[in-house]
Amino acid sequence: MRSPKDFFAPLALGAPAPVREIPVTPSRMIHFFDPGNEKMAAKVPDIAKKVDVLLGNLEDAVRADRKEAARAGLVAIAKANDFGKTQLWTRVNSLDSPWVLDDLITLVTEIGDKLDVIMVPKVEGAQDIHYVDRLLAQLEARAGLTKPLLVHAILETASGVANVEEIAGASPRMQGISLGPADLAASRRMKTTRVGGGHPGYLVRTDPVGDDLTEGRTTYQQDLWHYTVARMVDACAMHGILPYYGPFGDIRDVVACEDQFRNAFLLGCVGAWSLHPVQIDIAKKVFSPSPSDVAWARRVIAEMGDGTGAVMIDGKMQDDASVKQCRVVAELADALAADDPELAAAYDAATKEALG
Ligand SMILES: CC(C)(COP(=O)(O)OP(=O)(O)OC[C@H]1O[C@@H](n2cnc3c(N)ncnc32)[C@H](O)[C@@H]1OP(=O)(O)O)[C@@H](O)C(=O)NCCC(=O)NCCSC(=O)C[C@](C)(O)C(=O)O
Ligand SMILES: [Mg+2]
Repeated sequence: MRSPKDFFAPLALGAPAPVREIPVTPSRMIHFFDPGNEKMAAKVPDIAKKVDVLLGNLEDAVRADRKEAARAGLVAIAKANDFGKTQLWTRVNSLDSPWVLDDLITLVTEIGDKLDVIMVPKVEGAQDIHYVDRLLAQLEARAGLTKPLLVHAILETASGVANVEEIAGASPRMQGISLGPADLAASRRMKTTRVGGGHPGYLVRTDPVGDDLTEGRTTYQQDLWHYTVARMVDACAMHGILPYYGPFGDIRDVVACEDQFRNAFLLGCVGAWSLHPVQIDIAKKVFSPSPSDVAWARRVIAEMGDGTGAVMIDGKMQDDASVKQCRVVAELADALAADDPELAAAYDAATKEALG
């Protein structure tokens, strides 16, 4: 482990100084596209206008014989476009693959100044982040970059989950972590074949009323991902980085997608992945707090004055802790509203009504 005193020192001569705080900009949806797929790539300039993050994916879902095309496509797209406030991320191939070294060398050298975050799949422990950390510093120095690239890990192996706290704190570059439910299910030998989401067989059942074990027993489906998401959220919060739910593979089931995203939002995640254009608005809706929740939060903050003591609002006790909960919601709303006049108007209208 590096000495805490050296933690914020660059890992190569001439590399930019690591950030002390992760920039918290809206990242409600990380929109995945295959930069080597011409149809998808053609849609990117338009999609960029409505997403917080665009991610050029080079790893799984890109065929082995299309890896070079995807890499070259991303370089071309990044050079040809200015996406304004929309961040540009990439997911490189896994560290044990034959492509990752060329992914990193090419992307940092060619478009390192356009990329914000590099997503690293199948991270097993801090050692994987340390490898990427040093290599990025060397490449940044050689490319003359002035802003350090940030790193995002996908939590998709059993050992990654076991080591999630050390992964979250492995480098000042660590920006966040996403759940990767498909690889994680395989790694753990779970028996779901779905990409994220629930499973009807994972349930609890009410007790029998009489002798008949089959009658009148309600079942409730449980969330397969609750434990992992909750652990990931704690690890991220502990290290000042951001947690994300990952992909929801049943593109057609927009209802269950919204539910899965909302569970993650309520547990502390800041965003999710959109794999298809239809999932963009779902993520936007879910990861922007509702106007009524924002109005309530602002009202509690207003009525709590200096934030200490206890008051009753509409029959509910508020105190020093609940005002902090309300600040989380209100601060997120302010950050999102700053770039979105429609959302700002909806929040202000609801607040006006709530405050009378
Ligand atoms: C699901 C698929 C195959 C359906 O693709 P489709 O063409 O069958 O769908 P469609 O409804 O017919 O598409 C309509 C139009 O939208 C376009 N389109 C469609 N999707 C996109 C997109 N994302 N961005 C931009 N444009 C898109 C598509 O090209 C088409 O264009 P057209 O009207 O001109 O013909 C397709 O949407 C797709 O490939 N999406 C990305 C998949 C992906 O990135 N997967 C990897 C992330 S999940 C993962 O890796 C797991 C994880 C974390 O690692 C772990 O849990 O382990
Ligand atoms: Mg995966």
